[in-house]
Amino acid sequence: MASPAVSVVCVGMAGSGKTTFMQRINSHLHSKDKVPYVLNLDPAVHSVPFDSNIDIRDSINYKEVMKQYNLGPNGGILTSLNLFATKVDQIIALLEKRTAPNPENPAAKQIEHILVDTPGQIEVFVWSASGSILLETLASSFPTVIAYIIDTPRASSTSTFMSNMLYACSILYKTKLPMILVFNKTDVKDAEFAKEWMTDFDKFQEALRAEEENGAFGSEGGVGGFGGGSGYMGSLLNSMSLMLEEFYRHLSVVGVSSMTGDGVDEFFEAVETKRQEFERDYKPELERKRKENEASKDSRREMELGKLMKDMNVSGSSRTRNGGPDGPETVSEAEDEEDDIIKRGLADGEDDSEEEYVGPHAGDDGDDDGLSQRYQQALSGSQSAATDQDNSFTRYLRATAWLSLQSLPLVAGPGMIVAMLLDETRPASSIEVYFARCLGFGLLTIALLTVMLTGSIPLTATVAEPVTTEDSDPKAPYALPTLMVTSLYHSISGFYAYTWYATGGQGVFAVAVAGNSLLAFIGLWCVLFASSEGKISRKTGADKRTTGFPFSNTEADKKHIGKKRI
Ligand SMILES: Nc1nc2c(ncn2[C@@H]2O[C@H](COP(=O)(O)OP(=O)(O)OP(=O)(O)O)[C@@H](O)[C@H]2O)c(=O)[nH]1
Repeated sequence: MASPAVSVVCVGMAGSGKTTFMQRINSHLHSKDKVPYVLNLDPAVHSVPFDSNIDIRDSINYKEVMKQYNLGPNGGILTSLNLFATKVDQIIALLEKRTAPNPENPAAKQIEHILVDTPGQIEVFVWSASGSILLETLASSFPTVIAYIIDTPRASSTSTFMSNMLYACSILYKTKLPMILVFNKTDVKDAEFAKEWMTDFDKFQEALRAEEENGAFGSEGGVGGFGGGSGYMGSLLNSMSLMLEEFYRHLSVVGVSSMTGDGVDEFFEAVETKRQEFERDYKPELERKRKENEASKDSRREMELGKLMKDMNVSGSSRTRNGGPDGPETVSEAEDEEDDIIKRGLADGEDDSEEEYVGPHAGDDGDDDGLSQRYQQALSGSQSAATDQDNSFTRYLRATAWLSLQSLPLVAGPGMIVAMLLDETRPASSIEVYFARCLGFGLLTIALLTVMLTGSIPLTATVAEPVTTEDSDPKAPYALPTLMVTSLYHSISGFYAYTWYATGGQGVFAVAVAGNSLLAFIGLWCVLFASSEGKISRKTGADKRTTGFPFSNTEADKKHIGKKRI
């Protein structure tokens, strides 16, 4: 059996080159015909230079979250991640589905790699509850490897190198996942020095001494340091490097240039080594976690919510900022906001679409209660998502039942129907009976087609899943059009019945108006809010009630996405 896809989570300090590295390994895998599955978890990134299959920005508008809850830039990223983490089960289900072998086409290439880009603010991901939830859940389903990206030119002095190593050590300790140290930008500075320092303590001491002698201690590349290497700092660095020896032993180290592509092959060799290590050393723990998760889904959700809320309380301090809670922090942000206000003013009311990103209760106050409610809703929403889709059969059945109800008296007792509609008392003529029965058969046929075309009734044994309106569903092309056409049919029928009622005043037409209008409204409501497209993001499974037609706001989102550098 083919091994499951390995997920590579790229973390690193701001500017270390995570995104460029992601782009490089993504294109490398494409060139090897091993198309990866890509996730972008950075809500504040302006644009990503690669196609991502799941993008946090598709479901969360980071700027809107900041505004809604009066948060600063980091609080905004954290809250966006927290909101996204509430959908983790759906994301993992989607990943499992996409990376599993296709039983109908066993020859099809299986996805071998899941690549994950994380926010530039490393601490927001690594130290937040949502980061842990996302990582833990990912690791409980797939072999997961952390790629810690280091800006090599910036790590060339002993002190910056040591700071980076300590940070990497803390991440390893926090995530408890296999780690690869990726010394990036080797086209600017070769990473050999770092490998030497990690394997040979004497070499590190030598470099430390050289920096002390040159008065370059604490500088990058040995230039312009502050000359404080002697005494306390020097001996501290010495003992730290000794202490880290054990840590170094558990790491794979590769030098890479994301610009030129050097070292990418070695990186994937390291990924394979770490994947095996994961399977060997982490698998038992993984199995235990998976069982635990299944057994305690509800209590786990409670715990996760608690963690998320605690996170928010801690980050609450970022809520009051210069110039009031909504005040911009940088010139570019101020310009952006001004831009937004102008656009909103012009579009007055048209931009309702943005509310989608902060949930169905966007009108809630931007306080902790509102946020707690939002998390609760998001959590329960993700639990009930499958049922919403499963309900499609019932939706269509209602329309079918109504049509059948109308057709039965027309077929079974056409004489009675005609007599009810006649002003005079006489038996129905044969032509009237003929047309009444024709109409009855016509309605029955439409009723049957309505159900068949939605795909709600499995016609072959291979259709094991309930119908959805997802693109991947072979029945999808029929579901929405069928719903639209039947809604239109009920609207027209309702209107026609109304004209009869208005002119003749017969009660039976009033019933027809009510029945048809009700079904037309149900149909319209389903088209707008209840289709998979309108409610659940196809990529993330996130709640997107107003992104479907006619509220589609993909473009508005693109315009209002926050800047990467905050
Ligand atoms: N010379 C060189 N420059 C690189 C390399 N990788 C990235 N860079 C540059 O480093 C800068 C930062 O790269 P990004 O990929 O945006 O870094 P990041 O870690 O995603 O940044 P944040 O998301 O803001 O944390 C850009 O100017 C890149 O062009 C490399 O291998 N060589």
